[in-house]
Amino acid sequence: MSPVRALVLTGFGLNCDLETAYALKKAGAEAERVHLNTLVAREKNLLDYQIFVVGGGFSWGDDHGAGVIMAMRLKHRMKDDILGFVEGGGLVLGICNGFQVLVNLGLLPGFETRAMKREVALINNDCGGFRDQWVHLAANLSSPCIFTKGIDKIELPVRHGEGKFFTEPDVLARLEEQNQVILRYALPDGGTAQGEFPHNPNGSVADIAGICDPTGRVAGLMPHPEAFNHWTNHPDWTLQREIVGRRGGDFSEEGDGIRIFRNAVNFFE
Ligand SMILES: NC(=O)CC[C@H](N)C(=O)O
Repeated sequence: MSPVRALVLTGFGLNCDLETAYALKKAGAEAERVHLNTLVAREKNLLDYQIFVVGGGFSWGDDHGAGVIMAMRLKHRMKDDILGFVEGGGLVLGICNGFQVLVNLGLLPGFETRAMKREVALINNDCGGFRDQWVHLAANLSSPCIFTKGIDKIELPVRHGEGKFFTEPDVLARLEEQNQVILRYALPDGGTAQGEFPHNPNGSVADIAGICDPTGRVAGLMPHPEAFNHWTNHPDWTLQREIVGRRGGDFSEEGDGIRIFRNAVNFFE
């Protein structure tokens, strides 16, 4: 069977593409890093891939708001390609800056994909500055999300200045109703963070760390699954080894973040 092909976007300040491609390869995909200009020039065709990832970073230096200019570039130069990709059954994942891009692009929450309307925002963290820390996340097993399938909880790092998820109550109600909230910031014991800092690192409403579209094939999250690509990435790895007495401890040896990418690859196999 031919390998699942993933396109990882690069350029203009995105800076997690190498790690993201590595995580996808570890999950079994054939991952290619492609510059935005190459895509816009149609030297590579998005429709030749099955997974499209917009990863983390500081595209255009977060000027005009994180992810805004990248979203405008994609919308005005690639709109038909992106809509064709989504409607053709492709998977789209936005991680951190990529999540900010998908939100500005209106692909998320994607109540009506073609409208490309912005319904939610990722705004400045309530704490007033950039946060770089690991978080506990509770996943929604009832969500249609392909990427988080079978995951009930996971620990991942966050690093962002504009990660506060915000939306109006009617949109929030719709997201909850359709099980489009995929990840929430949680306490170490698994309970919801209820807005409490630093468990909820940015003040996100309803502790939301990630959402998907109604189909579950487009998803975005602020934490970085590609950065948990080996058990020693976790800050407690030496402690885990001592307590649990084996490599990896409570975590999978390959790094729990890989599960999110493997779910995407398995979707096509
Ligand atoms: N790690 C990231 O992708 C950061 C996203 C964005 N630059 C922010 O600070 O909010």
